[in-house]
Amino acid sequence: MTNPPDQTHSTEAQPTRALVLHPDTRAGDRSARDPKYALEEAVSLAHALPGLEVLGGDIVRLPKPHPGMLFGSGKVEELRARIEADEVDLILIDGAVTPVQQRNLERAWKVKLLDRTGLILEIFADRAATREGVLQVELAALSYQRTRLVRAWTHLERQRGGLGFVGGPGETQIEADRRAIDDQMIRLRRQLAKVATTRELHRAARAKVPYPVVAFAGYTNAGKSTLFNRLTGADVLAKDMLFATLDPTMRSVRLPVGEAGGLDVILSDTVGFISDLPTQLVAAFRATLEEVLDADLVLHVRDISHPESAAQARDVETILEQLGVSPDVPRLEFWNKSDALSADDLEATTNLAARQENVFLGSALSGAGLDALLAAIADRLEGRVMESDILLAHDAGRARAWLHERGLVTAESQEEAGTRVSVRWLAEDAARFRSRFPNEADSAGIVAPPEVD
Ligand SMILES: Nc1nc2c(ncn2[C@@H]2O[C@H](COP(=O)(O)OP(=O)(O)OP(=O)(O)O)[C@@H](O)[C@H]2O)c(=O)[nH]1
Ligand SMILES: [Mg+2]
Repeated sequence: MTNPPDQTHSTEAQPTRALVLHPDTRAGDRSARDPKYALEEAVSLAHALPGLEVLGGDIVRLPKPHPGMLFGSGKVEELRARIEADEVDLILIDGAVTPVQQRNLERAWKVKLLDRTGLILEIFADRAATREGVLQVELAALSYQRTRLVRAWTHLERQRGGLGFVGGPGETQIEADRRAIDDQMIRLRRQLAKVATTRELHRAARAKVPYPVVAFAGYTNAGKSTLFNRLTGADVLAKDMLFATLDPTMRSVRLPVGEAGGLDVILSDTVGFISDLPTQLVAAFRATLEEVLDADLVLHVRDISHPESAAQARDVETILEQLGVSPDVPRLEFWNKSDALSADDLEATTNLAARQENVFLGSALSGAGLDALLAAIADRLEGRVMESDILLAHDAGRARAWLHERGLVTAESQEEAGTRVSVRWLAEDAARFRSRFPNEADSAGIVAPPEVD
């Protein structure tokens, strides 16, 4: 007898049937987030992982976690019946689960179980594209794993043909002792240090050209990549999917400034933030987020149409603060997705935004509000970087050399009266030039940055 057709195709992996549980631990804390949206976010996170069939999600009241099983015995039994009936393979718990709780629940329910950190690590592992990103996730996964007996990923890894951010199949993971993990962490750190040096070199090279960097920051799914693509004409993955972007992407654009031309800036699209970002990942992604630390301006992109927009913004502010972004760095907020607001909300939000100097409302999708945003970015950066046209006398060789040595010259042409030099420089450079070569500066008349309308 021949095999039935579905068996001949058995190499095709069946999707893993997953159920999401959000433990509601609020115990009367009214300031906490609405568990409805927390569950929604957790389900979105589950959808962000390939190979899963997300069956749905439930809020489970949990005023006080039980040390052994997390949930009380009645709840465990109730969920067991449900898990069996729905043939669930994987339980995703939107919260912290201790290694003991994980093991007990996996036994009781005969499923794999991932907690929030494990899930986010899985997503990051799936998204990491650059060498540095991959190494960072591996390191974060190891430090998470080091604290627990991990077997939850086995199933997922096999099913996806070994995404393998820890290398090797699950069984060896269980056997791997701490020492092996430590050794591997040391190796990874060494490799990372090398990669980081390369990045540092790139950054130094970039710093020579005084292009200011505008870093996008914001909650995941706020629309950062959509805005980035719209402004740069790039094609960065923008998806209704949490953590669509993991590795920072940069591109230069020329912002229109007044009539006189432009201001070149580098836009940097970064990884989205999320509430309760696992500590391992905060540490791991520090390096990636250093782009935000180095930025001349931080653009906080918010999904203003999201019901929890304010809470998301607080999370982002907290993470920026934890990262050590200086409060001196100019900050703008772009309230994105204005097109998704109802007419009433749009009016109220427009008024609210108009009252705040650093807030701009618009839509990356429709393009609304982007001109005002760009003008504001140019305005805030203008004091920092400007273009000037200097006419140097023929005998001003030293002044000319000074400008060239610093890589400030963008164009040069000979004229009867001297050499006309176009420079792009910081206000500090201009001041230094002025004090060093007062005659040149005077005779040339350094052009002040043009006004923005
Ligand atoms: N209605 C509406 N949707 C938008 C707008 N901007 C972005 N979106 C949608 O929001 C979703 C997320 O957009 P992304 O640009 O991927 O968001 P992101 O901030 O880069 O997300 P991460 O990379 O996960 O941090 C996509 O489905 C976009 O189409 C907008 O102005 N209006
Ligand atoms: Mg993105």
